Amino acid sequence: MSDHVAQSQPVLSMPSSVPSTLMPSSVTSKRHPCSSASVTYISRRKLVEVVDGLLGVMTPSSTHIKPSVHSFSDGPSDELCPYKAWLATCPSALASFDRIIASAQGKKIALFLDYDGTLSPIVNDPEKAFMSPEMRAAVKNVAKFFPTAIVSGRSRDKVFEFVQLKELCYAGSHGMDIMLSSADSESKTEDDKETKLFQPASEFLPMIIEAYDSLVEATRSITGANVENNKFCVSVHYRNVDKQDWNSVAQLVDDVLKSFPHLKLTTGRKVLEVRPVIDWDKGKAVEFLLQSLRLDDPESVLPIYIGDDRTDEDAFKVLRERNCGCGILVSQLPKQTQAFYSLRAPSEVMEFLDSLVRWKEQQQPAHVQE
Ligand SMILES: O=P(O)(O)OC[C@H]1O[C@H](O[C@H]2O[C@H](CO)[C@@H](O)[C@H](O)[C@H]2O)[C@H](O)[C@@H](O)[C@@H]1O
Repeated sequence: MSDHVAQSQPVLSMPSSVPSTLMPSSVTSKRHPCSSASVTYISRRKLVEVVDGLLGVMTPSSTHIKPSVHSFSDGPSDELCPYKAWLATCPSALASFDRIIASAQGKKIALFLDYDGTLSPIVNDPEKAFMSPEMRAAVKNVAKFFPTAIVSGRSRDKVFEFVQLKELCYAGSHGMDIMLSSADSESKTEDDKETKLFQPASEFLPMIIEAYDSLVEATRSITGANVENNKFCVSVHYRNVDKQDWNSVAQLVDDVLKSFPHLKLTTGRKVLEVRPVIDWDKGKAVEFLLQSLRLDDPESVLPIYIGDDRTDEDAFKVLRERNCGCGILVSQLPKQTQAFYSLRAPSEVMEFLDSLVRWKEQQQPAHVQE
C-alpha cells in the first residue's frame, strides 16, 4: 500500500448563521452567549504572563472562567452555583440527547473525538493516559454506525497505540498529520483504495526535532518537567513541576523559542505546546476530513466534535461557523466555549457514545439487529 501525500488544501464554504435546531433550547431566541473563545496563540513576550495566569492571576486572553469558591451544594440559586448557571448556556449533551438526535433526522452523523481528557482521564504521566476497555468498546461500537475520527495533539502513532482501533481515521499533531485509508472514504473507486497521508507541516519536521532536543536540554534541571515529541509539535508538560517553578519552565521555553522564529506557542492543560506557525489547527483538520470523506454536505451530514481542551475550540468554532454541526465540551468547570453542549467527564462521553449506538440500533429493523 503506497503512501500518497495530498498537495492541496480544501476550499470550503462558510455559511454564517447557526441552525436553531442545533442550538440548545435555552438560547435559540437570543444571541449565544459563548461566542468569543478560540485557541490563543501567544507571543513570546506574553508567555510568562500566561503562566502567571495559570498560577491564579487570570489574564484577559485566558478562555477559562475563574472557578468560584462555592461548591455545587452551596445553595439553590444559580448565582451561587456557576456550573448550574453555565449549563443553561452550554447544556449537558446527555440531557439534550433528544434535541441533538432531532437535529440529526435524515442526516448521517460524523463523529470527531479528541483523546486526552475526552476518551481518557487526565493523569500525571502522559505515557499512562490509557483509555479503559469499556471506552474502547464504546468507540468501536459507535464507529460501526458513524464515520469516526480521532483528532489529537499527540503524534498519530502514539494516539493509535492508545486507541488501537483500525477502523477509525486518525489526525495527530493537532491535525497536522492525517491518515485516511480506503475504508474511511465513502467512495469505493480504485483511486481511493490506498492510504493517504496529509501532513501540511512536513517541511517543519527537522526544525521540530531540533526544538525538541533544545527543550529537553533546557528543562533538564527542572524536576518534573517533561518534554513530549508529538512529531509535528512538541509538548512541554509542567503538571508535575512544583508550582514555584512554573515560571522558570515558561522562561526556559521562551528562551529556546528565540532561536525558532517559525515556531509558535499554544497552551493546554498544564502543557505548553510548541508548533509550526502555519495556519492549521484542529478546526482546519475537521474541515479537511469532512471534505476528504465526502461528508461536507450540511444537508446530509451532522458532524459532532467532542473535546476538552483549548485546541478543540478551533474545531467547535468551525462547526458553529459552517452552520453544520455541534461541539461538545468536556469540562467539570464553567468555561467560555464555542461548543453548544457539554459533558462533565470521559465517563459521560462514554454514556453519550453508548446512547448514540442505542438510538441507532432502535432505528434498525428487527431482523437486521438479530
Ligand atoms: O488533543 P489531545 O488528544 O487532548 O492532546 C492534548 C495533549 O494531551 C496530553 O497531555 C494532557 O494529558 C496528559 C495525560 O492525561 C496530562 O498529563 C497532561 O497534563 C495534559 O496536558 C499529551 O500528553 C499532550 O502531548 C497533548 O498535546
